[in-house]
Order: sequence, then C-alpha cells, then structure tokens
Amino acid sequence: MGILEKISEIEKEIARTQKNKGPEPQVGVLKAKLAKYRAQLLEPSKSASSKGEGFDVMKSGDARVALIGFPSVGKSTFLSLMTSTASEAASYEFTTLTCIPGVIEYKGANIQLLDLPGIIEGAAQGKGRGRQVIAVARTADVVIMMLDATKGEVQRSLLEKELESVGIRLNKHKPNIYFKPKKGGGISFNSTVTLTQCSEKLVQLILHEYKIFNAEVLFREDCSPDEFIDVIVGNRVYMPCLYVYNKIDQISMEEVDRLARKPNSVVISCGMKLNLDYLLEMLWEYLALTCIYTKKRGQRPDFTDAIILRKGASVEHVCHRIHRSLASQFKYALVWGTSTKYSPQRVGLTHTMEHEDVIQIVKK
Ligand SMILES: Nc1nc2c(ncn2[C@@H]2O[C@H](COP(=O)(O)OP(=O)(O)OP(=O)(O)O)[C@@H](O)[C@H]2O)c(=O)[nH]1
Ligand SMILES: [K+]
Ligand SMILES: [Mg+2]
Repeated sequence: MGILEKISEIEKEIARTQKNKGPEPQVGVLKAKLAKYRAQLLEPSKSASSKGEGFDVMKSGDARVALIGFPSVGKSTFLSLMTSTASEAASYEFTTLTCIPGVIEYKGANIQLLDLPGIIEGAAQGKGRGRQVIAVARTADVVIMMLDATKGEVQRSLLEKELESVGIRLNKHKPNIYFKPKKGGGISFNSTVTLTQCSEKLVQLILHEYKIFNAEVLFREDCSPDEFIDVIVGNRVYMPCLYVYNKIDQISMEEVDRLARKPNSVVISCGMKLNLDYLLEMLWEYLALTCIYTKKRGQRPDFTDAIILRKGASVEHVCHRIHRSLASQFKYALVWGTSTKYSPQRVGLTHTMEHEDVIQIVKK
C-alpha cells in the first residue's frame, strides 16, 4: 500500500471510531499513525521535477508575508496594488507560476510580500505547485489566506486542511507541554491542570506509537491528543494567519457584513480599492513587530526613525542593526519603556526589548 492509501485508510478508521463514541485512546493512536505518514509524505522526493525553481526568493526587509489562496482569488492583483512590483493578473487560473516578491512600506518597515501560484485541494500531496507554495508559506511571519468572497466557505476550510496536514498551525500557540525523551526510567507523567482530553494511559499509548518508552511529560494546559502529538513530532510551525475575503464588490452588503465579523478576517475589494488601509493595519498588528527608538546622550529620542525588529529581539540585535561592530564596543545600555522595571534602567546585551522602548547605548 502507498502512503496516500494508508493515510486514507486511517482517516476512514478514525471517522468510524469517532462515530461509535469509542474509547478515546484508540483515536489518539490512529492520529499518531496519521501524523507519521504525513511526515513521510513531506520528505523531499528525489525526482528533479519537484525542485522549487523560481521559489527560492531571498528573505529581505523586516518581515515576510506569504499570499496563499486558490487560483484567481486576486493575489497578484493585490501584490500589484500594495507594492511597486507588478505581478501579472488575469481571469484564467494559474496565471502566476513562481514566487513574486514585492515590498510594502508601512510605518517605516519594509514588509516583504510574496505572491504565489494558486493552490488547490491536494496541494500538500504535491498537486500543482502545492508543495513549493507551502514550503514558502512555512518561511513567512504571517500568512494572508486570500479567499474569493463569492465562493462561500469552501476555500477556507479546504486550505486550512491542507496547511494543517503539513504541520502548519494557524492562529494557534505552541501547546504548553514539557516533553523530554530520556535514556531510561520509563515514562513519568504529570499535569498541573485538570485534563479533559488526555489521560496518562493515552499519553503512554501515543508515545509507544513513536517508539518512545522513556520520557518526562508535563501538561501545563488541557491539551488534546493532537496537540500532544504536535509536541512529540516537534517540527510544527505556529503561524498567524489573516483571512482576507476579496471581491466584496460582487456580493451583498449583508454577506459582506457577515464575513467581516468572522475572527481573524478582513473583507476587501482589490478591484474597487476597498478597505485596503484597514487590511494594512491588521497586518501590522499580526506581524507584531517591535519598534525601538534610539537616543543620544543629552538629546531627545529620535522618534522619526525607528529600528524595526522581530518580537523577542535583544539589545544585541539593536546593536547589529545600528552598526556591525557596535556589539563588540558595547559597555551597557540605558533603556526606557515597558521592558524595564525602572526608566531608565541599565541593561546588558541579552536584555529583551519591547515595542516602543527607547535605548541609549554606551560604548567602552
Ligand atoms: N470583481 C473583482 N475582480 C477582481 C478583484 N480582484 C481581482 N479581480 C480579478 O480576478 C481575476 C484574477 O486575479 P489574479 O490577481 O490574477 O488572481 P490570482 O489569485 O493571482 O490568480 P493565480 O495567479 O492564477 O492563482 C482577475 O481577472 C482580476 O481582475 C476584485 O476585488 N473584484
Ligand atoms: K488568475
Ligand atoms: Mg497570480
């Protein structure tokens, strides 16, 4: 049996088991098996045709946003509107065949926007350019899932399933489970909260499915078996995703209103340039970039020119951004803002900066 057949067999079995309201452990084990086969599916195949020609675009700017969606939803139209790059748009499907980068300049940041070929059901299994597209999506800081507002909800759930199946978790945080494989001692299981979806027995069964017989497991959250499997498998990507419904010029006001109220969703029309400013605001929020202002001794901070960094950036990152050799001449820094207890506070290179902090660097 091929992997695809095995996967479909297991999916059927899970559906059957869940219908019977059978004991949870069985489903957990099946899901563990499923995750394993899907991982095999993702391993790069050796044939040359699966090479991602035209997809290896250099990362540049302060953040990367990937445009994912079915063919002809308006991805290229959007890129051409928001950036100075022109990407061919047309009424036929699969107009775009490679990855086309553009840059959105917003609040002093350069946001790399990637236009990609349309993807369809089965993309994760290599249909069309699905695999290459998904590989690019994994490298993004935020995914924009562009949807055709005239097509209802089908596109969204199909694409979510595709991304889910390759380990991309949209708008979810990493499960709060401590997991450490050990050399011996069996499985030690603990939890700090009441668990309603997993039990010690189920955790053991799932671990055995992965041939893990010695490990330390601590649930700090009421996680599902799927979330526990994600922790064991380990290569999951937790990605913010904005659902963008395009072509609202084609639907009724009632329908626009309904879509706009969905979580993580924005409604737009590229054709009529509707709501694009709001989309940018939302995108900025989802990117959650950290803006740092610098200040020279005895002077006011320069609020016109922010240093833009990813969340969690340290003083050292700030130094590198100012000058290559600054970190090596660094003595200490004074920081004003929410990352410190006192303002200013003297900090070292490893101090984590927060949005809108002000920093003054003192050299040796
Ligand atoms: N009515 C309407 N049509 C739009 C809108 N945005 C894009 N289109 C049209 O939709 C068609 C497809 O647009 P593209 O930008 O090529 O779509 P795409 O998602 O890049 O398509 P592929 O590259 O083939 O995957 C074009 O004919 C556009 O003019 C919109 O807001 N309203
Ligand atoms: K198109
Ligand atoms: Mg296109």
